[in-house]
Amino acid sequence: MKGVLLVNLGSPDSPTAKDVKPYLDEFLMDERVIDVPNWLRNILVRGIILQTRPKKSAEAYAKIWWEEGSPLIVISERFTEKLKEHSDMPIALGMRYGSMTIKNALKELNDKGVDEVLLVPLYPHYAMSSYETVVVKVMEEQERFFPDMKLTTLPPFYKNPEYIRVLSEKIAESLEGFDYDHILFSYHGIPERHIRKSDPTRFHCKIDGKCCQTNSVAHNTCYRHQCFDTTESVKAYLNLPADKVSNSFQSRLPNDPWLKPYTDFEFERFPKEGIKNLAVITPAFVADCLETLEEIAMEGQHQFQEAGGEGYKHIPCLNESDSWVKVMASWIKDWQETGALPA
Ligand SMILES: C=CC1=C(C)c2cc3[nH]c(cc4nc(cc5[nH]c(cc1n2)c(C)c5CCC(=O)O)C(CCC(=O)O)=C4C)c(C)c3C=C
Ligand SMILES: [Fe+2]
Repeated sequence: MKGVLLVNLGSPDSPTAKDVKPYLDEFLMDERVIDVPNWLRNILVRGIILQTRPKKSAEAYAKIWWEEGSPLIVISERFTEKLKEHSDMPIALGMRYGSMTIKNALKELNDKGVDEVLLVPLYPHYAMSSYETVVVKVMEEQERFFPDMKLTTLPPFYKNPEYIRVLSEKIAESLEGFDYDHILFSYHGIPERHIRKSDPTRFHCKIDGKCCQTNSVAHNTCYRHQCFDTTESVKAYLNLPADKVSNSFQSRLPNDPWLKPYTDFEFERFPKEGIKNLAVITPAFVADCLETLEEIAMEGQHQFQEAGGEGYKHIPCLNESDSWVKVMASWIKDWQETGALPA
């Protein structure tokens, strides 16, 4: 029987340093997130980052935590429940990090007699620290615990016309009545090194002005290209003026160069350039989470207005909106009936 496994990033069990620490440990000890030799990752993560970050992160989580739990988890659960209403296949939800494990989600499917799984990483874009680590982890768990299961993976859907349509409609609906000067597409950042590492040609990605616009097989695994492509597709769909739209990258750690421009620098710069009313969309995330609700909706507004900005609007993620659920339902139905995956 066919079934579906949805996977998102995961959250700590509670917004306390005690629960944030093991979550961050699992997250940052992932070799696809902090991609240095194991001994060095141990020193960086356990010797340095985990000494102070859990407390700081827990304070941030406490600001956005809901009565039912972490927004990322709650929204992903609501999305899963709604998706089940559109499908007769078993559907399970797992998280890459934290206590809602991938192994348990695979077991749930296995117990229902599923032997053919469509893995849906809940990320529109390919990055080794998001999409790839989910795929690798699911394959490891499947091979180890459920060797007879067959796995198929949904490709990154960053330019799928139906995804672009629902994202664009969400933006248009959220912008109604807001007289914006500019729309910032703020994507989660990654170290520039990850872009080079994910380039199978080993020479295409130069992280300059042109490589992302020059056709290449490297784009199949290039996060930067895929983010820019999403923005261009939305811009075309909504017919947005080119000079009112730009990209940036948020949530960097203070190591290495990360993808630029940095979102927080843009919040400082925009008011000085005459941008007083700003809308911010975060399309790297399909569900609102710490990085959208705290960093963009709260801190971002504060930084922008401190720098002289006035009107500010964070556009929510697709979350469990009916239109997005319907798009996902149509993708999994196509796979169920014909084996086809969305282009
Ligand atoms: C778009 C998907 C994501 C990519 C790519 C990504 C890369 C990445 N992240 C970190 C470090 C942290 N990210 C944190 C939170 C977080 N990251 C994503 C998504 C991507 N990360 C989400 C959805 C969330 C929120 C989770 C939630 O519970 O709401 C955190 C934890 C919070 C904090 O302390 O800031 C860290 C740390 C790195 C290093 C990285 C790429 C190398
Ligand atoms: Fe992250």
